[in-house]
Amino acid sequence: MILDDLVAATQRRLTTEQAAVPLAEMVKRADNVPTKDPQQVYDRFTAPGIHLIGEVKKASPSKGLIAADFPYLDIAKDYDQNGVSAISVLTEPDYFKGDIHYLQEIASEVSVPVLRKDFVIDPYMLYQAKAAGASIVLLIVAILSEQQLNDYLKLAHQLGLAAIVEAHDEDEIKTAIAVGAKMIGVNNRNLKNFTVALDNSERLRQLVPENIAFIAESGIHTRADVQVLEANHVNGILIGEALMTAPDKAAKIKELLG
Ligand SMILES: O=C(O)c1ccccc1NCC(=O)[C@H](O)[C@H](O)COP(=O)(O)O
Repeated sequence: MILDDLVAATQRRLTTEQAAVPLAEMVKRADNVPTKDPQQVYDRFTAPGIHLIGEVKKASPSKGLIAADFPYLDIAKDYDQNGVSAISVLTEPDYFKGDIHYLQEIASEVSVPVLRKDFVIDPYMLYQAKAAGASIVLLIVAILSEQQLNDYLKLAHQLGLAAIVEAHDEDEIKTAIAVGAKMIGVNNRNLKNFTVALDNSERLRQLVPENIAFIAESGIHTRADVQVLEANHVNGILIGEALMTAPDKAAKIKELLG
């Protein structure tokens, strides 16, 4: 499955990165960045209404190259000035053509919280996220043990980072709730065949208590898609491709939010 390849590539990347900047140095860099309050992010997403996370995404395993022209900072500023509640930045280089430096630049220039969208498999990546200025990280249930999820969620909170705990099915939702997730993302993309089905979010919404922010991820393209999710009391929507391919991003955000 693609997740196995992504984890293997992340492991190789980590080995190189830790050789260049050892953990102790990365911890120091993270310590030098002011610690935020993750509760502010959670409150932002449980506030009434539906909240859009705009994603800065150059490429993906399912679509290949999405944006040949990729002025990532301008794209993020455009999102920031036009009503998104957070910005997701892909930092995975091998399959998404992302870069942690994109996140660093974006976080220093926008007013909304920035999500490090990557395949976190080691605490080092949480220190890296904080050092780069992220406010949110993604923890994927499918690639972590329950113990790791517990530990990484605690560490994220200690570092002032909110976490979206990502689940794909009922069992993963139960695990996310058991480890104390305050924000759960449901990915509508089937990672075996890349098909997307919004009804994954509709179905799994019922299993998540209202005090936990529920984020629907992937395959959201139109106002009609968003209306279905609103009707199901979804708190947040994570949108990449539909925004990245929209020639007028401000108009697309307006259209999606209605
Ligand atoms: O986007 C992919 O092809 C993909 C493949 C394997 C693992 C994760 C993948 N995407 C990460 C995401 O969660 C999406 O970038 C995000 O939900 C936005 O999705 P979309 O609006 O469909 O671009």
